[in-house]
Amino acid sequence: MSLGNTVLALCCMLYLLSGGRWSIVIAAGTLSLMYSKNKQSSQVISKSISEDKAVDKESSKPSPIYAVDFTSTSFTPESTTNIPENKSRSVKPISSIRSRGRRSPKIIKANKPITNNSEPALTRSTVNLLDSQIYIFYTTLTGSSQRVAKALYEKLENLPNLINKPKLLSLDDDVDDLEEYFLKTPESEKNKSIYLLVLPSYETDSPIDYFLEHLKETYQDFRVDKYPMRSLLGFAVLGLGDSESWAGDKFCYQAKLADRWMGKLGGRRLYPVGEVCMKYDGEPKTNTWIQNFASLLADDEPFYLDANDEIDDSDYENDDDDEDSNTLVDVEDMGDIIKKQGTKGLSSQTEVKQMVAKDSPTYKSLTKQGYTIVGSHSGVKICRWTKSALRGRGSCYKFAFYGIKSHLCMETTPSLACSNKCVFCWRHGTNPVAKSNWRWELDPPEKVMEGALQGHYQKIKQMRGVPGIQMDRFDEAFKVKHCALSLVGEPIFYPYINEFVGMLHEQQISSFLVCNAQHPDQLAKLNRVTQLYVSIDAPTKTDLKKVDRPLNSDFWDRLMSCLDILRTTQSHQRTVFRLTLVKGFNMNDISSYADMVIRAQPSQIEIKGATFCGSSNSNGNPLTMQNIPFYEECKQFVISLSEDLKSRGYDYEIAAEHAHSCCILMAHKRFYRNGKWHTHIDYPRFFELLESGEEFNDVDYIKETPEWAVWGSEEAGFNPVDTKFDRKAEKMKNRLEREEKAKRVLEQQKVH
Ligand SMILES: Cc1cc2nc3c(=O)[nH]c(=O)nc-3n(C[C@H](O)[C@H](O)[C@H](O)COP(=O)(O)O)c2cc1C
Ligand code: SF4
Repeated sequence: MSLGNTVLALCCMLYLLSGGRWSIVIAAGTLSLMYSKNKQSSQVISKSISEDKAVDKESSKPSPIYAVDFTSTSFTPESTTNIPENKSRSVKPISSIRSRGRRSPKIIKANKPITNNSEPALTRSTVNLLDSQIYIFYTTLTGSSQRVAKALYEKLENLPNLINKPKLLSLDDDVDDLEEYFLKTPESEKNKSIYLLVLPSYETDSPIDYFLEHLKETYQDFRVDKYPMRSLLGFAVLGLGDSESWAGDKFCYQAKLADRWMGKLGGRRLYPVGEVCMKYDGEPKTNTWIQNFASLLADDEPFYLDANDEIDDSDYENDDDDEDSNTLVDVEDMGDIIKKQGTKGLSSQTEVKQMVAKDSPTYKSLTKQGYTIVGSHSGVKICRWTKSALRGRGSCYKFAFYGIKSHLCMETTPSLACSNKCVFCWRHGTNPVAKSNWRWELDPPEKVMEGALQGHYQKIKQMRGVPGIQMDRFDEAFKVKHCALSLVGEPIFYPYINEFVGMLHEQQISSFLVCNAQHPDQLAKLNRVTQLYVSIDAPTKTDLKKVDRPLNSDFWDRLMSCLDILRTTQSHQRTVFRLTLVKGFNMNDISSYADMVIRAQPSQIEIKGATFCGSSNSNGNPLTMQNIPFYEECKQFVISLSEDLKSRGYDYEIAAEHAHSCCILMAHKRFYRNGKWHTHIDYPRFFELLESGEEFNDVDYIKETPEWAVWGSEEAGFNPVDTKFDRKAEKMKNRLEREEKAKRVLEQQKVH
């Protein structure tokens, strides 16, 4: 029976078993299971944001059909689906399933690939291994896997008869989308590619967890080919670990898992997984593995290719599995099945880890940068502006634009993990990542709040000996008034973000929350904050992929959903677009930025030139100083954006600037009252409105912008009280004045 016939037969069987209540709809990449149930007991299982109107064909009226759109990126459940627990039920043999009268929602799992079930045999591969295209993938936290991967690359590169030069790719920095290689495989080299993976193991959370999760999800995702690695010529994994500290099962456990998942995904294992203790055996042993693998490629001896081997791997499957892969499975059994699949022999992968454990390289790296790690997933840091303000010098642009004194502001994040790997973020390589699911231990909001304040105050205390600290500001700093939920990571990812923000407000601390526009569901559910930012890092899909390197393949749809949410569900908030300009990455195509403004209609737009945060070599960050725009270039950008919007009838104008931070603020004209800009915030009024329980919007708690911060003012955002202390600011101010004078002279010369 062909695959198509098999699916058809299963559909018919499903239909009959369900008493005619089930239908399966496959359309434009959306697979929906539809189940029409007794009207009285109708409960909406879920709903796609597009509100696919399922219409009962017979009556032509909307029918009580529940569409489960598994591709939706912006699905917000109206109620939680309760999958009844049935612990006694395990996956039954197909015969017993067929004889059962009552059926509930079904899921069709993918069939095994059609194999000839032949005995394993000595097989010569159809392609000469030396004709293959070899990809060497690695991931590293402390550098040894990168070194070993390079040694492997150099060895293979110099093999005399290898036709194609191998490709060396870091999974963290060179592979933006894992699906490109580990769901699809390189099309032009179909059946010719060999994947070699050099992987360390980390008991603590690391990007390897994310990679393994991707392999596992691919295997469990019934929408996609379950065996995509079949189209490779083969694969092999070289694992690095430490057998002294992580003996037994834990030794090289993630390399072993990767080897298993690659096999389960249909890949042919060309060589046994290497398990090297870097403490005792080190590079001599990795070199032996490399040498042996190179010999295998060169002598082209036939080797065992057992098509059934990886799938029926008895170490990892028990007998039930043979049955379940070809049977219909109750939805209520799915939880058990997934749990079972997730833990079988792969138990260490599913254990819940801490996001940033104390002994992890990420912890070391963050603390070295001055972060205090709060609990296991939050962080707090005082920025240089807080120090500057404590010394009676300037505050950051937030003082110029919104009236926030830097020494009263705490910068924190309740989630150091994020779903992007932005080029201007220094963290990739060691940063905890996840697409959209929280997969770590979770700290309660009280603990995050207490820890963040404690960490912040401790850092302030440490400033007491610094020359120039002003006593009154030092005292004031022990009563935080503002909280910037930005720093690094993605605050909205934290499942208790609303509770956390509520706690801030209870203590009369204002909340500025910055999110990366990748989590529409969480954004839609966010409660009131003082100012809600969405980062807009590029104007087009291609550019966004280049700049943010998002983990979610539907990143653009997610961003678009977030824009719609700002205009609709969250339109009562004071919303701000944050643009970080990176030369050569995202400064063209101004009219596409204008399109986005029109789509979201934010209250204000904050445009900031990127700042340089380290060399490209140390952290995989590809930015150099050439990518950092001058203030003049940022000004030109903003002027063009404002002209574009005005030409289309949208009332946004340039309101304020802070030249020192290379930062400019545009605002909707409703913030211009009585001939003056009102971009500042009346914080006591905000809390008054919040406590009143009344509805209010972005212009109900505004305050006048000071003259020195207004766009085009002589001070260009330098507070005259502070600038006299700030030599750098003073220098910048003088430079701007000189530039301005030179411009005037040139203009006069033109006139004459
Ligand atoms: C926090 C931490 C956790 C580790 N966990 C394991 C482990 O579970 N199993 C293991 O075999 N090795 C473990 N190791 C050892 C590393 O895998 C080993 O040092 C490896 O060479 C590091 O590779 P890298 O330099 O490419 O990051 C751990 C090391 C650290 C620092
Ligand atoms: S969204 Fe923020 S934390 Fe995440 S990668 Fe980008 S800059 Fe870094």
